Amino acid sequence: MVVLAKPAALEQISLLRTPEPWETLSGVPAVDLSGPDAAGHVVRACERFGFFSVVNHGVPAGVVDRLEAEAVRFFASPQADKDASGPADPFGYGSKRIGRNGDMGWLEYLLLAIDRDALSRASPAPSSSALREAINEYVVAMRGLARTVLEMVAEGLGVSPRGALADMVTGEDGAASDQVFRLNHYPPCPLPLPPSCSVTGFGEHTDPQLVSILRSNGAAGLQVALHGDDGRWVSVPPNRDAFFVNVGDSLQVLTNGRLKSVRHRVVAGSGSGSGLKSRVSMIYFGGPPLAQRIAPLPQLLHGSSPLYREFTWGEYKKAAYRSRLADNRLAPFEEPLVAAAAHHHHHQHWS
Ligand SMILES: C=C1C[C@]23C[C@@]1(O)CC[C@H]2[C@@]12CC[C@H](O)[C@@](C)(C(=O)O1)[C@H]2[C@@H]3C(=O)O
Ligand SMILES: O=C(O)CCC(=O)C(=O)O
Ligand SMILES: [Fe+2]
Repeated sequence: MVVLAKPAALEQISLLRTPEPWETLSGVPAVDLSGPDAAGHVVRACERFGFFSVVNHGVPAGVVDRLEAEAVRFFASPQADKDASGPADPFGYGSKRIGRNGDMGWLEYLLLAIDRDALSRASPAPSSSALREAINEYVVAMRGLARTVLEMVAEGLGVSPRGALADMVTGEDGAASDQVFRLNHYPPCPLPLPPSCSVTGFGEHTDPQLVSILRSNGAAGLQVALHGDDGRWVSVPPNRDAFFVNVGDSLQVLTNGRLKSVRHRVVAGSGSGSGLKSRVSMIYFGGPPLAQRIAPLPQLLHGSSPLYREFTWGEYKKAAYRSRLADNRLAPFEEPLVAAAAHHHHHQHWS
C-alpha cells in the first residue's frame, strides 16, 4: 500500500476529504433586493440556510473592482512589506495562522478594525493610501447593505421598529459598533496531495457577529453546511457580481434560533499549473457595540421561552477569541432546561 506523506509545509493544516464532483448549492437563494417581497425572501433564506446572495444591490461595480485591484496589488507585494503590517493580533497582516488558538489555513489575510465608517486609527492599517481609501469607500457601501438586509430581516419577522436590528450595527448615535473588515487571499496549493484531498483554506466555523457580507472574485472554494441533512457540505458557485450574506451567531440569539448562523469554510484550490485562480475575498463583519445586550427579542418569543441567556457582545466576543474556529461558541449560552421543549416547538413550526 502506498502511503502518501503530507508535505511538510502543510504539516499543521488539515486536509479535507473532497468527494468529486462537489455538489453545488444550486438552491442558494439569490435575493433581488429591488424586487417584490424582498424582506420575505430574505427571512426565508435566513431560516432555511442562514445564507443567501443578493443581486441588484445597488453597490457600484467600481467600488468593488477598485478594492479588488488594490487587494491583489497588496498580496502581490514583497513579503517584507506585507509583514510590516503584521503579525495579526488579531488585527494586521497574517499568514496561515488564524486567531490565537492554533487554527491554520492555506491563506494570507489582512484583518482590520472599522471605526464607524472608516478604518480605525487605533489598529494597524496597510501603508498604501490607495488601499486604505478603497477599503473606506467599500466599507461605507457594506454598512448600507448591512442596514438594508437587517431592516428587511426586521420587517420580514415583524420586529418593530424596523431599525431595531440595523441600529445595533449601523446606528448613528450611541457607542460605536464593533465592525471588522477582512481581505483574504488563497493561493492555489502547489504541493502534491493524496487523492480526493484538499487543503483547508479557512476552517469550518460560524461568524460570531449579526451578519457578514462576503464578496469574492471568480475563484471557487466557499462551502456552506446545510442546516438539515446532517450538515452536508455544499459548494457555493462563485459570483463576482453578488454579495453573500451570512447569518451570524448574534442574530441567531436575537431571533431565538428562528434564524440560524451558517457553518462555512473555504477549501483551497490545488495543483500548480492547473490554471486555478487565486481566491480573493473581502468580508465585512457587522457586530454591535461591546456593551450591547444580546438576548432573544421579546417580540419574537410569542409566548415560548428564550433558548439563550442574555450576554453582552463584549462577553461573547471575548469567549469567541478564546475558542477554536470549529467550536460551537453558542453552546455555553444555551438555556438547558427549555432546549428540548423549544426544539419541539420549532420543529412543528417548520414542518
Ligand atoms: C480562531 C478564531 C479566529 C476568529 C477568532 C477565533 O478565536 C474564533 C472566531 C474567528 C472569527 C471568524 C469570523 C471572522 O473571520 C473573525 C474576524 C471573527 O470575528 O471571528 C474571526 C476571528 C479572527 O480571525 O481573529
Ligand atoms: O474568505 C472567505 O471566502 C470566507 C472567510 C470567512 O469565512 C471568514 O473570514 O470568516
Ligand atoms: Fe466566516
